[in-house]
Amino acid sequence: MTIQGLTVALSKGRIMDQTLDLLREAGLPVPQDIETSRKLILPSMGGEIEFILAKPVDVPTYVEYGVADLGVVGKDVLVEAGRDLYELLDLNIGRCKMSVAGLPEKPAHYAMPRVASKYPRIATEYFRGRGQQVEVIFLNGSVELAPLIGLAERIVDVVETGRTLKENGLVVQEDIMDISTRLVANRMSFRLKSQAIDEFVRLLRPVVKKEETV
Ligand SMILES: Nc1ncnc2c1ncn2[C@@H]1O[C@H](COP(=O)(O)OP(=O)(O)OP(=O)(O)O)[C@@H](O)[C@H]1O
Ligand SMILES: O=P(O)(O)OC[C@H]1O[C@H](OP(=O)(O)OP(=O)(O)O)[C@H](O)[C@@H]1O
Repeated sequence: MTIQGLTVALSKGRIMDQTLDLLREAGLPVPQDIETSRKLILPSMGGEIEFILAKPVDVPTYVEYGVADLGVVGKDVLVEAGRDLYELLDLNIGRCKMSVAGLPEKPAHYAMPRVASKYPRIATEYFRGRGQQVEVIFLNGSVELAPLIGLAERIVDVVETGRTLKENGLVVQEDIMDISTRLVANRMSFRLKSQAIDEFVRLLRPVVKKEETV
């Protein structure tokens, strides 16, 4: 079996190093200069496959449109994107939680409470599911600022160590879901390149660590 002909979109940033460790441990032909190069498309060492280095939030888009057969991306990004992809493997890295947080003291009761988040779809669905009407305000980052400066009473964001919340005087109020990094596939590629994708997964599966904790 061979992995020939696959294009794999990797998330740049926080999960990149651990992703490359896993791929290398699996014996996949990761280009040697992938960490240092400024190239965004890198052929594997033997030229069998191609890696695309993308912003995490764009990975589901590349995979849904089929310009990448496979993608490596956080569950948070996947759920928020709501794209039509196959989820093949939980890589068990980049573990954190999606949580609701706010100031410890009970905020004043507003007619329409405000929630700031980089994940507006997840936040909207969560509060809708609980029958709570809220106004969700989209922010691109530093979401913890919102309750401190009176933009919103609560936030929905990822929490890993809890340090950012703690240092800003915020506390977790509810956990929404566990997050980890996933391997996803384009639906058409999954059928047309099934042998190569099966082989990719077969190599990767045994090196996925089970014992990591948040
Ligand atoms: N403490 C954490 N904060 C954010 N994401 C985390 C954390 N721990 C693990 N992750 C996971 O890592 C993924 C990538 O995080 P990273 O910060 O690189 O991306 P990003 O938030 O899209 O960054 P940027 O907007 O700067 O490109 C997240 O989608 C999430 O699944
Ligand atoms: O629980 P912790 O270990 O403190 O990690 C959680 C923090 O990390 C992420 O921020 P990031 O550094 O990606 O910056 P951002 O706020 O600009 O997204 C996330 O948005 C939280 O702020």
